[in-house]
Amino acid sequence: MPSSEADVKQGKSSRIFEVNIQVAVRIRPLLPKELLRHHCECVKVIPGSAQVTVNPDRLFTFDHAFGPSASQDEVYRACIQPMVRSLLDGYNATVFCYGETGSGKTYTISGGGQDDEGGIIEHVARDVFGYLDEKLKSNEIDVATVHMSYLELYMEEVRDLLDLPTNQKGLNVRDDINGNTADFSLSALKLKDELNKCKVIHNWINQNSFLRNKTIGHGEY
Ligand SMILES: Nc1ncnc2c1ncn2[C@@H]1O[C@H](COP(=O)(O)OP(=O)(O)OP(=O)(O)O)[C@@H](O)[C@H]1O
Repeated sequence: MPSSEADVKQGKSSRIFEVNIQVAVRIRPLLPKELLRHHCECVKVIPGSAQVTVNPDRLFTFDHAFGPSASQDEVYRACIQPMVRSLLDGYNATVFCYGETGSGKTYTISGGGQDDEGGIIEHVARDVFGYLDEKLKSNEIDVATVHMSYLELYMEEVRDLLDLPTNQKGLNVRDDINGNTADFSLSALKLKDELNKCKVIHNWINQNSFLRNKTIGHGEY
């Protein structure tokens, strides 16, 4: 979609081009302990734009810029939801959070506790099953199979966050005979562990009521 001159002035210039990669910045609010120590914000979003100022003489432009009051829902709808729609049309999509420790990556991806509206993962799960429901109801598709894995790469070690009893153990990334990276979630875990994982997914679905009565794999929950 071509951008107007006003968009360009407001820092939305990257939207002139149709790009497959978008970069968003999110500024988290100061934490109570930071307020107690009289820390102050050094990064600010220019209202109505996708630009931020740092200290305050340096200006940076992104595809999206969210200030401390942005909700999880706002971030999801602007940055992630369009990707989920393309995902169900058969395209690949990747979302990753990058930032120094304490900058809000876990909060954005996984959510921030009981009172929070949920992070990207919860929103994606909700929408994936919602869209699949629509497609099933309109007979666009007969059956839907959803596979899911939840891995963490930390300090060069891969952990399977759905395999809770053994998630301290590092998984190995393996190459097949042609040098392709194998599906390590299948090759590194024994069948017993796979079954264990199914139980964990089952418990997780039961704890997340919005997922109940949805078809996961070939099982009905
Ligand atoms: N947008 C936000 N609104 C309110 N609190 C937030 C927000 N983002 C982060 N926080 C809070 O800031 C703290 C640090 O965030 P978080 O743990 O997500 O950082 P992180 O980048 O994942 O850190 P690490 O790399 O050390 O794991 C947490 O207490 C979190 O609840």
